[in-house]
Amino acid sequence: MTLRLGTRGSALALTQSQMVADALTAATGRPVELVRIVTPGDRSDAPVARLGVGVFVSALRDALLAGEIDFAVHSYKDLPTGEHPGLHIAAVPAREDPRDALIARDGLTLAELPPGATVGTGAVRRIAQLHALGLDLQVTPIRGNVDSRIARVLGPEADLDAVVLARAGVARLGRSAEITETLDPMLMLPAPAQGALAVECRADDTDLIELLSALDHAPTRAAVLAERAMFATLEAGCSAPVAAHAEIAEGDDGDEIYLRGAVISPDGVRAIRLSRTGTPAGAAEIGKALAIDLLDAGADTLMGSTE
Ligand SMILES: NCc1[nH]cc(CCC(=O)O)c1CC(=O)O
Repeated sequence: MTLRLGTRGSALALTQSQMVADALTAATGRPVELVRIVTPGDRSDAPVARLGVGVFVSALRDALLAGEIDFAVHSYKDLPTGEHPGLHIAAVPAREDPRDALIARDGLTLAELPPGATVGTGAVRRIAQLHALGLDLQVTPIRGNVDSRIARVLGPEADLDAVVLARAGVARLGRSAEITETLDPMLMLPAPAQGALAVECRADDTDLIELLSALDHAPTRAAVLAERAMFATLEAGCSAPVAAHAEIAEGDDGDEIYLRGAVISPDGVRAIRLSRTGTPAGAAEIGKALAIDLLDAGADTLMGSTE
């Protein structure tokens, strides 16, 4: 029987969903059809910060719970932290490059942008880290899909010197050649789970969970678990921008996880950066412990604790 994969209608969502559909068919022989779901986030022009991260996700989850679709593919970083009752993340496929990317006019890098250059991004995490560089950049809030953001720099009506985007989204849309600098995590630590996908289905759909597990990539799952555990623990105690990046490397005694985290004041003037290592099996505990380290170091004072 053909499986129904629910997807948003954006070019990025369609591309990601088609990639997962093709991988599933290749691994299991099961045909997959894409079912388009319109989310309130697609209909609104309001800033994502006001709509909340869940807007792109809840319409897909409603369709899943209503049985209109069998599974959904989300950009993992857009998922709210915490388990959703009745649903299960059955696979976390191998992650794309999690770093952020700069697309600037005339092939410029961050260091080559002149003082006062306009750089577009909507994410508080990127805004804070751009300010932290001390380059006198004019950070301009933007939103919209990946193509329209790139058009703000390279399109016929370009009005910005540069934009910062997730490299993964640009790559999936086949536009990596337009990236003028991939930002080192030393300058721009990525968002928790950036570049990763979550393949979700109903928690009681055991046959499908078994089928989808063919797409799971254990190192990516562990890295994302660590990053999001850190994020979830910080959310409770601190409302300042948060960044996280975990890497899995082969050590002498098996695999090691190396998690870096940062909390930055929105104006970029103060930042706390810390890291922890451990085994992938302890990913969630490492994330939680790093969040507590960050809070102990004063993360909550970077913006004031949540009201
Ligand atoms: N916030 C929107 C969003 N959600 C997922 C991606 C693509 C990258 C990814 O899968 O992490 C993007 C675009 C961006 O941040 O530039």
